[in-house]
Amino acid sequence: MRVSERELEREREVVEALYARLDEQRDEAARRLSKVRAERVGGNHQARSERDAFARLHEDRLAELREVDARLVFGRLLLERGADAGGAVDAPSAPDAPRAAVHAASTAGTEAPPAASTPERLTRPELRYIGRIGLRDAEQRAMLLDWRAPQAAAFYRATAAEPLGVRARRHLALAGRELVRIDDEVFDDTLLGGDETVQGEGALLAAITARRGGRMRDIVATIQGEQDRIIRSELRGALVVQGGPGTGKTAVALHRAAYLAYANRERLGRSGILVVGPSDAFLQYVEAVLPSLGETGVVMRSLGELYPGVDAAAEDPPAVARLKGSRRMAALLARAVKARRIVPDGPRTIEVDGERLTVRPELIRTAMQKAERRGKPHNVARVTFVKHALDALTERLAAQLVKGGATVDDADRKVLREDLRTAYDVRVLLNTAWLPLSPEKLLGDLYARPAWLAELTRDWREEDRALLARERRAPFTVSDVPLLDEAAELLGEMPDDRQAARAAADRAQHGRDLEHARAAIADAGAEGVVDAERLVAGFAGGGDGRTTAERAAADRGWTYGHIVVDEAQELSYMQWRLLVRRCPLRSFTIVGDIAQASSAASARSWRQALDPHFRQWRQERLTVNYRTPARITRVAERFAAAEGLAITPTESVREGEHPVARVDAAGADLVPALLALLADDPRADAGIAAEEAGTLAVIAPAADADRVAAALAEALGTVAVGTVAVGRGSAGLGRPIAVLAPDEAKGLEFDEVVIVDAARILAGAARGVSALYVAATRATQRLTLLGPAPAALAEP
Ligand SMILES: Nc1ncnc2c1ncn2[C@@H]1O[C@H](COP(=O)(O)OP(=O)(O)OP(=O)(O)O)[C@@H](O)[C@H]1O
Repeated sequence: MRVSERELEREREVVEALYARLDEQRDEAARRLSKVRAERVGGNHQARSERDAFARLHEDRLAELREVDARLVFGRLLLERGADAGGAVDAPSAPDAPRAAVHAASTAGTEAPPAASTPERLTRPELRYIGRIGLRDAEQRAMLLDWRAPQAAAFYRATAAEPLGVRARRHLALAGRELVRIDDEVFDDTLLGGDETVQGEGALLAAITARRGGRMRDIVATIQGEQDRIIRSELRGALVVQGGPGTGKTAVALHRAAYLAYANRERLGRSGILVVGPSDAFLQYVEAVLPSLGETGVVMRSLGELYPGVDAAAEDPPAVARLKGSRRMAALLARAVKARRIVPDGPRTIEVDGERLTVRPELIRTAMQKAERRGKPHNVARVTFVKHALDALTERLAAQLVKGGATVDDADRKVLREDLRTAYDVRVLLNTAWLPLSPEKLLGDLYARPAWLAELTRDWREEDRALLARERRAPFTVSDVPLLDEAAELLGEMPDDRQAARAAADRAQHGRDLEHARAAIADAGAEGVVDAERLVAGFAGGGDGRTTAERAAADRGWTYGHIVVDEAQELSYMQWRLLVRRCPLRSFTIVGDIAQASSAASARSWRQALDPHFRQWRQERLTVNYRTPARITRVAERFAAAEGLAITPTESVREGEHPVARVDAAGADLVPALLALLADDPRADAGIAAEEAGTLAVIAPAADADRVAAALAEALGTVAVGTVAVGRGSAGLGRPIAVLAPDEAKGLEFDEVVIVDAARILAGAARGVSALYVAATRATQRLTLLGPAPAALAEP
């Protein structure tokens, strides 16, 4: 049954009214911004800083309102009167959702123009429109409900079996600001036949068959019930989401981050949320999702970026990565730090102002023991060591002088102590015993001084030690990042580490700023309009203009309120250790698929990965595959079974049109065969955009990917004016054709995938079966195997 024109027309009026309201809110924010900018605040620094803070706030608000423009509204519920889900449309109350309050308050008490009249539909209690943000009309009546509000959950969860008070659910499909299609699902039979009972083409199917453009899109309009339950699961504790490829784990993880930020704004606004992904390419792929959901304050980092100051992209060879990721390294680092505290092997003679003094090892040992007793990190405990050593040396020197006939009173002792403190010999003595160390220096020494490493690792095999050998100046790798962090934890701040000191001072200042901001907001009568956290972000003085997210990202000692880990199956023991330090409360969302683990240091089960770090965790499963057509899924799962890889089978939502294709070629013929395959592909045309042509990934063995990309680029003559058709690695995202190694394809998806030399991928990688399984499950439409491929990887 097709939707009637009349019905479409009525909904168009609603959509128009909602956009009109959005525009009003934007104008309002712009007006407030220019008003604040024009304010004369005199020379008072505090006042200026507050004015700047308010200005930034309005700028942010404007930016946010712009981000939600596309598909502002996407759903409508028709509710039973008086049903639970059908209560008055409302957003959660402040302070947990100040953004809703911003809408409410932004028109109050200002000279905003009269709002466009609200269509009657928007005020009917049995109708509830759902969108990216909440909106209210000028009379404070709810017009649009934020998808994260509790009352919106029924939109995602109602089923025919369990309608939750919903009589019908409607999806509104917009192109730009125009309503183009309506899809209805009716749960109440009595509605059938009426004007509002039309069944349309499934919004979900439309979303999942849509062409991909190289960037992940949000799924806010079509979140499924099982996904919604995970998204809204409580903040506390560690939640593991296990699911096969394409089941929406990444999508769910990102929507959960947006939901948690909304539902716990007060708490998480202060501490922040960290989203961790496997690589830069992956983060680039997903980076647009959170802003499109109205969330700009989440910190996103790859595993190579979790130690401030180091941006590691290079991976170690598998054996090295496995060793560096292992528990053994934590113990080694602890031993290395301890080994840098050295009691002299015999008496040392030092000279202080012409006086020679013999220092016995016991004096140093005793000072060391006293300093170590409190269990402080190396650099911090060193201060105590130096204090005790100087006290003891002063006593020894005084005793020697008295013995020589001098008298030494308290004032003299002070002078002696100062002489000792500044004496060159003493500095050498104490530094040799206990040197302040940076994490970079410690790790660099371990790698570059084989003799020292051998001393520390007597129970290791020689070949393991050899794996760590590295030139001192070689850049740090992704697997070094958690080791640097571990070392930083053991060492503590360097005495002259200004950055760390500033970060600590900053944290303290932040607390004071928050108090100040609350007072400023109360003074300005802006309670509910502005939240203190955002205002602090704008303080030019103590807050230095950085948001919580920026501040957190730069501070190694920052602890987040929640951490979302995607592709979590890849993490090593040492990487988990680092993450738990960043969130000691252990509030985590951990999504991944153990069967897809292909990094050398990854675990074989969630228990193995998590039990050492989490006392308890809860697990959810996702089983419906929204990406891969069943024809491809069956092939990939058959292959996994043949290779003995334990996978979580998925149920594809569609059968797919294209069989998995095979093209014969081998050796030197592989690249020419690939060129022939792509010769007629519209995507090979330089000048066409990915959004127009759709995307294709060529997944080749890691060792061949560069060569294949170069050959393709040359043959297609793609460095043309305008768009370049082919890109290698992350540079390929957003281009019509991307050439990737299997590892780089992790978490991504493309309309079409061509796997080059699958047999070599299987044989070559550390976990070749997983690598090939990942590669085979990236396509949304079509999969082609070019060259040698295992027999099981084909339709029976
Ligand atoms: N409810 C939904 N509505 C529309 N599209 C969806 C839905 N859930 C998932 N998808 C789409 O399915 C595809 C796969 O999702 P996603 O990348 O999150 O899966 P994944 O489980 O992380 O996969 P992998 O393990 O292979 O990385 C994406 O295009 C995503 O937008």
